Amino acid sequence: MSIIYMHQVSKYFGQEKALDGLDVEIGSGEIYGFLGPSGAGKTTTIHLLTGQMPITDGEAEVFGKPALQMKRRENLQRIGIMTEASGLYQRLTVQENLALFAKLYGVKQPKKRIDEVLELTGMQGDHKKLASKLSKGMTQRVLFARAVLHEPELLFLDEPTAALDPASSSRIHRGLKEMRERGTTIFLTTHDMQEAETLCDRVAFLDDGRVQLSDKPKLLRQAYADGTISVELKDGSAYSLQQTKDDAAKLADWIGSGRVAEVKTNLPTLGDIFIQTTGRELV
Ligand SMILES: Nc1ncnc2c1ncn2[C@@H]1O[C@H](COP(=O)(O)OP(=O)(O)OP(=O)(O)O)[C@@H](O)[C@H]1O
Repeated sequence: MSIIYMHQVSKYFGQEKALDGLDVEIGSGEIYGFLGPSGAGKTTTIHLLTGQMPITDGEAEVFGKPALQMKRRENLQRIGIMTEASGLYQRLTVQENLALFAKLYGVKQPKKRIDEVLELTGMQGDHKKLASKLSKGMTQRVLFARAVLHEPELLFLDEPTAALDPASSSRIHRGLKEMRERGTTIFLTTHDMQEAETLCDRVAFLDDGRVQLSDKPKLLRQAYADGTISVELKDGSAYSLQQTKDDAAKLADWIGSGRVAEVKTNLPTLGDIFIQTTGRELV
């Protein structure tokens, strides 16, 4: 059974169409990356799937139930959400914020679990800090800790690493991979192509309110490869070769004379593929 199923979903805000026939299907234990330029409808999709607003048309189901039911308490328990709108209680400390949430969600052994998520996000040393005194990146880490505190089956993350330094990002990535191992399904939006390539099992390109392309990052990159290869010679010079007879002969000659240091197939980045398929930059 699909954990998330969207078929021909449209969403209007007044006269403005934000989503236009969106099709998305996500299986259990997948990390699914939703990529698209600003205003493409990524956050709106999360809002629809978490029952925070109704769809205008089509079908949207989560755990086999209409997405709008996700706001019910028994369903909310099963999902974790981190969006820009998620806020912390500014007058409480990090620890108090997490404890409050743990209580709300009936987390068993809250102290132990809070310690785990503090460690996961590298916030152990800062648990006594007031939320109002946190940096942007720290706030983001606490919001992440809070989203995963009750060990949800399904996690929605809106640009989870946007304000983070590389070390914190890779810590979060490790955490997400561990969660996937335990069967958690993860729906995330990102502008970070590296994140999409290394973390996501599948990515979808959103543009004009619908999915334009969706597949495993590696398969997309291979499918859109232009057939050129990069060759580095031992003297440090580098060349890009086409699939032509002349270039093949040149390469054979270099290999024959022992001059080749490295040969690599040139693969486009996901950003390149996005531009190629939509004519737009992915920013
Ligand atoms: N509550 C709302 N009322 C009116 N219009 C909205 C509302 N929420 C979103 N929109 C519009 O819907 C479109 C999609 O917005 P959305 O926030 O989903 O984009 P996004 O892909 O998440 O962008 P970003 O990467 O900048 O966060 C935009 O044109 C936006 O102005």
